[in-house]
Amino acid sequence: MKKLFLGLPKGSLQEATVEMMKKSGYSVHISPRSYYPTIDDDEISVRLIRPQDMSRYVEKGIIDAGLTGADWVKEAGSDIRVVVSLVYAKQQLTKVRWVLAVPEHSAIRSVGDLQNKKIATELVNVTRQYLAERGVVADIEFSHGATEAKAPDLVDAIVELTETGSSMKANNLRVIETVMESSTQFIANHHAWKDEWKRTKIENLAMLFEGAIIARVKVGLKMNVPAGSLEQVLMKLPALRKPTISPLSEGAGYAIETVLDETVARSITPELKRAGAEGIIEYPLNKVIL
Ligand SMILES: Nc1ncnc2c1ncn2[C@@H]1O[C@H](COP(=O)(O)OP(=O)(O)OP(=O)(O)O)[C@@H](O)[C@H]1O
Ligand SMILES: O=P(O)(O)OC[C@H]1O[C@H](OP(=O)(O)OP(=O)(O)O)[C@H](O)[C@@H]1O
Ligand SMILES: [Mg+2]
Repeated sequence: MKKLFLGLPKGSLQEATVEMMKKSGYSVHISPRSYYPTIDDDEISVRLIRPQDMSRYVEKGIIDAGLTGADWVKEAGSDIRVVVSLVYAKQQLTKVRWVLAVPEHSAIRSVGDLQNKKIATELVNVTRQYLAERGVVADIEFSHGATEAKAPDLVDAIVELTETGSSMKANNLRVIETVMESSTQFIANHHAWKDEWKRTKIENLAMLFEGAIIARVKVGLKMNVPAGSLEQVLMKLPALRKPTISPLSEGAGYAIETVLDETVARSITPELKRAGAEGIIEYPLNKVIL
């Protein structure tokens, strides 16, 4: 049987990825110590790979496709195809930022003040390029992690990843500039993309992954509306396209169904009720394919 070889990120993104795949319709099981998870699709073979290494495995064709951060793809400089960007991080559905930061009381105010200074980062190549583009020559040293703790004892500044900002705050660091924004990307090998079977499989996965990401912030909403209140209720209601309106039996009004952002649902539900809607139900969604 033909198989698609798929790499999943080991580490920070692992849990969020498995959850995203679950919503996409795939059940992935990872047993402790094993780098070969199981998946309930005979046409896919999965393995866990460090996000830093993912794009090199994909570029070489050892795996056909994989999920990793745009940051590590750029750092490795790999020649791969980006199939789709999927905005989810470890904790939130947002992009993460690699930022240039200094100790709170440092005299360094901007990237220009870094001339001949020492900077620690895991993202050495991207940082080097960023500084070069700004004409700054600095001593960039590779950090094995816990980078926030290195300034000011070992270095003058750091380039480090921030999602919620709590690590920066906890370590008394001040953000000066954003070096790059990054989100998770579904990447593919160029040869695999030319193989019709593999490409279709990758495209199908991309569609389901994207659908699962979009669905995470959306909910479905159903309600009944007496004929006399229909117009008022519809005025309050956004929809992906247009809400579905079905007549109820015996002229008892209408059933309305729509999909909307959960935050919007939360604020308009009381208004819908006041506008005359009855039996309002809200339900979670697994996928929204636009
Ligand atoms: N809060 C987060 N912390 C770390 N990485 C995150 C976070 N959210 C998303 N990511 C993404 O996860 C990927 C992997 O992160 P990273 O390189 O830090 O490895 P890790 O899995 O956290 O392992 P390590 O313990 O070595 O840091 C990166 O592409 C990064 O952008
Ligand atoms: O802005 P925040 O939400 O605080 O997130 C940023 C922190 O998260 C990452 O660490 P991670 O959780 O990957 O642990 P690590 O130290 O093992 O990399 C990153 O290296 C930062 O330290
Ligand atoms: Mg990390």
